[in-house]
Amino acid sequence: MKRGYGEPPSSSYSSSQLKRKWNSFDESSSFADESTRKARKVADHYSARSNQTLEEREASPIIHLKKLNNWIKSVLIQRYARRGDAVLDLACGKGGDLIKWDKAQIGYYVGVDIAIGSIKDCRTRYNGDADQQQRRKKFSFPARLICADCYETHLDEYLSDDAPFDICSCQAIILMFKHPSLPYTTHGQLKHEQGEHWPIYQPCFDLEGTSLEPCQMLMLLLKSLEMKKACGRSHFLYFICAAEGLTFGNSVYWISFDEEYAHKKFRSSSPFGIQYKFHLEDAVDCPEWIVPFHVFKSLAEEYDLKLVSVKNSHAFVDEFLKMPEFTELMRRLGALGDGNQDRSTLSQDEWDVAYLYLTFVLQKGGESTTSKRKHDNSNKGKTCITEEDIEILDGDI
Ligand SMILES: C[S@@+](CC[C@H](N)C(=O)[O-])C[C@H]1O[C@@H](n2cnc3c(N)ncnc32)[C@H](O)[C@@H]1O
Repeated sequence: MKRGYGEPPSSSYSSSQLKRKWNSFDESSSFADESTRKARKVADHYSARSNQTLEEREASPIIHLKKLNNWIKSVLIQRYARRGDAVLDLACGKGGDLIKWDKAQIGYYVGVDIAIGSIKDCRTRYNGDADQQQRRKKFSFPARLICADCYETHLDEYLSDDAPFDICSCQAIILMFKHPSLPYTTHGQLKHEQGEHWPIYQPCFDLEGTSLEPCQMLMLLLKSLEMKKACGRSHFLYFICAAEGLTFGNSVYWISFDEEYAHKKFRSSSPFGIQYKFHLEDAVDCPEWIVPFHVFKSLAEEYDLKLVSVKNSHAFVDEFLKMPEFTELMRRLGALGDGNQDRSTLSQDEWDVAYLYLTFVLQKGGESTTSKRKHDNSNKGKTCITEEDIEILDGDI
């Protein structure tokens, strides 16, 4: 394995009206119930995660992996964000990327997350009173914070007054493929029910993000189960395994598939809803869903979003660590030590987890839209967000 060196749109809706208006599913259906239950589980998990002190953070068993992930996100943002950009941060969490966006001098920020606890922390961080130890200047861009399930809420309609956005960042694509009832072959249905958000953010739209690499995960699954044979065709993936068990991992993570997948067949005719449980020490303990990347890519293409880059984290490090500006950034973030006295670096197990992550960039029309960008971000968002300013699109979550 390779290793590197060492004012929201005027709206008078109440929360429950919003819920009725923007939530895309009929809540009486068992499908919606199940979906909501899973979403709530994820929301509860992230909401319950408290802010760590610097000392607690440094003591994390995956501190170097966290720093590496921050470096990867910073590189992506530095490469693709432009001064004045309007940014939609789907699954923004506690606003861990706010500083990165600020450095890129963006013009406007909308953060959406399902976990109300995280959105509140994001608000505190945005307002500049997040951590006592590192009190920072206020951010230079206005913002808006929304608590919603971004995969089941009509954000396209809700945010239409804010469109177009220049960049959508989503670090949670793994939570997008959870609906088992959306067969890939019924494109019309998909467009209607699942992909509808995307086109509204025209004409300038880049989407960047990271997701767990499904192929790598499947390969690991195959490896850990000592598969005898694995073969794939474009429309049908068929895996035969010899060993018992559906769990694999190392000292910092484990992934577990249910008995439902004991047959190890993942049909391309039903690529949604392939659930596994992902546990990452000091970070994640949630259900997630495989993202068959070719499906994701085809879906994106239907919306004129072309995949311009897709890299697993190892390849990403390999490519960008050579660039002096990013070498220096890595040194400062310290994922691989500081190159001098600090020789601490990623453990092999952390590096192996990094291998599971995939970074991708989609671009509208497949070309840079930088020159076409024109925005009026004035009168958008606020520069100091009160708790009442947080927009809640689903009061239940
Ligand atoms: C791995 S964290 C990423 C947080 C942030 N983007 C970052 O990089 O620091 C994943 C986030 O996705 C959020 N999330 C999960 N499911 C979601 C959904 N359906 N809609 C909106 N946010 C969701 C979680 O609450 C959590 O904050």
